[in-house]
Amino acid sequence: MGVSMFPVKKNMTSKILQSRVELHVHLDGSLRHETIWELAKVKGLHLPGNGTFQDLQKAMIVRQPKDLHQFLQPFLISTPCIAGDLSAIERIAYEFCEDKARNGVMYVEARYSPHFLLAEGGPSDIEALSEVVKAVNRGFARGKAAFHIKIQSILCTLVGTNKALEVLQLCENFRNDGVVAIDMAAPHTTDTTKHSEVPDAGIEVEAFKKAATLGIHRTVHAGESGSAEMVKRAIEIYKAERIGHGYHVLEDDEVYQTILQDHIHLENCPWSSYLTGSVPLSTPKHPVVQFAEDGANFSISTDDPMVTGKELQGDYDLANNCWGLTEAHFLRANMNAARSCFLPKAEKQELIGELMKVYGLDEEGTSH
Ligand SMILES: O=c1[nH]cnc2c1ncn2[C@@H]1O[C@H](CO)[C@@H](O)[C@H]1O
Repeated sequence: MGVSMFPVKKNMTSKILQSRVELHVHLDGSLRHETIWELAKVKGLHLPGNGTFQDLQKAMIVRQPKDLHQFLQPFLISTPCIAGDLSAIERIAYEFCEDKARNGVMYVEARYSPHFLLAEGGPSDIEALSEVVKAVNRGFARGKAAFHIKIQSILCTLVGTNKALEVLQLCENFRNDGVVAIDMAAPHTTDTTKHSEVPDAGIEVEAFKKAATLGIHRTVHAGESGSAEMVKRAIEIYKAERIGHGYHVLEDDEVYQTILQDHIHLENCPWSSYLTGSVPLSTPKHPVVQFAEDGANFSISTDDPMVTGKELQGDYDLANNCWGLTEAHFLRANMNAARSCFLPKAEKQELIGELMKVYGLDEEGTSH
C-alpha cells in the first residue's frame, strides 16, 4: 500500500465526480472546523492550545494512525459545541448538505447518535431525543431544498451504552420522517479498545433482532478495529444488511465468501481505514482493492471528514492515486451504493436510474 507503489492515475471524469452516493458518514464527524470554533467561542467553551483557529484545526485532525480510540478523541472537543443546542444542530445539518453537494454527492445517508447530542445533565427521555432528530431533520430539509441533494438519516446506538432500545424506538417513530436505519458504532466517550466491537449478547442484539422483525434497516460497524468474527456476528446475530468498514473480513475466508455470495455491502472509508490504524500502511494490498478486484459489494465514503481533514474527493484521491482503484471501480462502487442504500424501493429505483443515466450505463450495467 506504499504511496509510491502506483503511478498517479488519469483524472476521473466529471460524471463520477459529480454524481456520487455516500452511505457511511457520521454527521457529528462532519462538523466544519470554522463552525466548531465559532460555537466554542460564543459559548465560552475550552479551546485547545492558545484558542486560535489553527490550534483547533491541529487538534481536530488526526494525522498519525494509532487506534480507533485515539481517532475518536476530537469528538470530545466538537460535541459539546452542539450538544443540547437545537439551533446549532440544525445549522450543522444544513452545512452538511452544502458540503456534500459541493462534493458531488447526489444521495447521502448521514448517521449520528441522538443521545450524544442531548444537553449534558438535561432530560434524556424519548421526547428530548425526538427534539434532536427533529432539529437534524429541519437542517436537512433546508439543505435539501437549497443544494438539491437527497439525504436520509441512520441513528446510531453506541456499544456498551445500553441505549439500543431507545434508538430503535426513534427509528420506528421517525421511519416515515427521514430515518431509514439503525447502526451500531463505538462511543467516543469511553475507551473503545476495552470492549468488543460487536458483543455476542445483550440489549443491542435484542434491538437489532427487533429491527429486523419491524423491517427497519440495519448496518453495523464490524471488522474495522475488530476481527472477521465481528463481521460474522453482525450478519448472523444482528441481521446486518450492510457492514460499516469490514476490512478484517479478509482474515477469514469462510466469512468473506458469505459476504461475496450474499452481496453484503461493505461501507469502506479510505482515509479513516488508515487513520484508525485499522489497515496499517504495511498491508500489501488494501482491502478495498481486494474487494474491488473480487467484485464485492463495496462503496466509498468519508466516515468523519472533521477528523480525517478530507472531504469525499480526498478519499477518492487516496484510493485512486495510492492504491490504484480505477475509474471503473469508482463507477461500480457508486452503483453498489445506490443498489444497497436504504431508500424505499421506488425511490431507490429512481436513484439507480438517475445514476445509470449520468454514467451512460444500460440495463446490464455496461458503460457506453
Ligand atoms: O470509525 C468509527 N468507528 C466506530 N464509531 C465511530 C466511528 N466514527 C465515529 N464513530 C462514533 O459514532 C458516533 C455517532 O456518530 C460518534 O459520536 C462516534 O462516537
